Amino acid sequence: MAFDSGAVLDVSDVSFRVGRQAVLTQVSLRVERGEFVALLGPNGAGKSSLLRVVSGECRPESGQVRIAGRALASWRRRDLARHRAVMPQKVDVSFPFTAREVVALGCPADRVTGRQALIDSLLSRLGVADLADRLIGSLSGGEQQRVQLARVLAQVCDSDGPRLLLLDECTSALDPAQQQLVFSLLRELASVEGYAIVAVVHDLNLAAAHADRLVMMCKGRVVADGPPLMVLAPDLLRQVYGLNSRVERLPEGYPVVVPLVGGHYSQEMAEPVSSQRCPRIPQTALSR
Ligand SMILES: Nc1ncnc2c1ncn2[C@@H]1O[C@H](COP(=O)(O)OP(=O)(O)OP(=O)(O)O)[C@@H](O)[C@H]1O
Repeated sequence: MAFDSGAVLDVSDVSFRVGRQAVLTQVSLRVERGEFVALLGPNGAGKSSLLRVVSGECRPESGQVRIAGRALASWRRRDLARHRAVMPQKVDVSFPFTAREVVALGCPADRVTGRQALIDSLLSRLGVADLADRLIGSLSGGEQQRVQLARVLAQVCDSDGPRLLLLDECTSALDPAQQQLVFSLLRELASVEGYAIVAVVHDLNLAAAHADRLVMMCKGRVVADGPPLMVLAPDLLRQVYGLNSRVERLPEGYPVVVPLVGGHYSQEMAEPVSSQRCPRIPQTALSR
């Protein structure tokens, strides 16, 4: 199959409603091969809805979603599954499968040779190899989440074309060290193996340390899209989350957000955000 050499994911002017509620309004987002994008925003901002539209679960009212240059609707489901894997926020585990069998569910049906080795290596990369033969329902929340991520990776890791991961809060049940491990793995998959990754995440500092770009959503719109040092500005965080914070640039080169208790709001970015490079926030998006 021939693939477009442009963006792996190209969302253009997508709007989506549930009943009369506008859930997404003219959302655009491009993700290139090798890019790791963190999707941020307060509860109800529309992050999961955007992933549902991009994954084909929900049909937008208007706008277009293209994957590897082809309109989403023109993909055969079987072909798409080889190139794009989705990890939803909640995954049902009410069936008596072992961790190994759960990961096998993600493997393409024609992956016969080396299947067990692939499953073992994915479980190992996620630090849960010793749980392979345990029933999924008997694992802790964080252990289950890492097994589910191994299943998602199994789906696309053999692909000879583009590989797109859509991950909805895939580390929400993990302790800080495991969150680092998973985000380091995602970082590596993007920069070394060329995956395009969109990960919904609430932890601003985790996102800033690992992602190439942060896309901030608020009230169904994208209100900022750029490198972490540009997007994580105290003004934006106050407007979007109502959060008083200080943002510091670490020697490692990425910012860290320090939430401030009480009304002490300060803006002490070592390197100020360029208002020209960081897209302006449409006031209509914030005041709706
Ligand atoms: N099926 C639905 N029926 C009614 N409202 C919905 C439905 N799906 C989404 N919404 C509404 O759309 C808005 C966006 O929801 P969405 O789940 O996309 O937000 P989110 O940014 O992922 O939030 P969170 O961080 O809490 O997971 C919310 O106001 C939500 O109530």
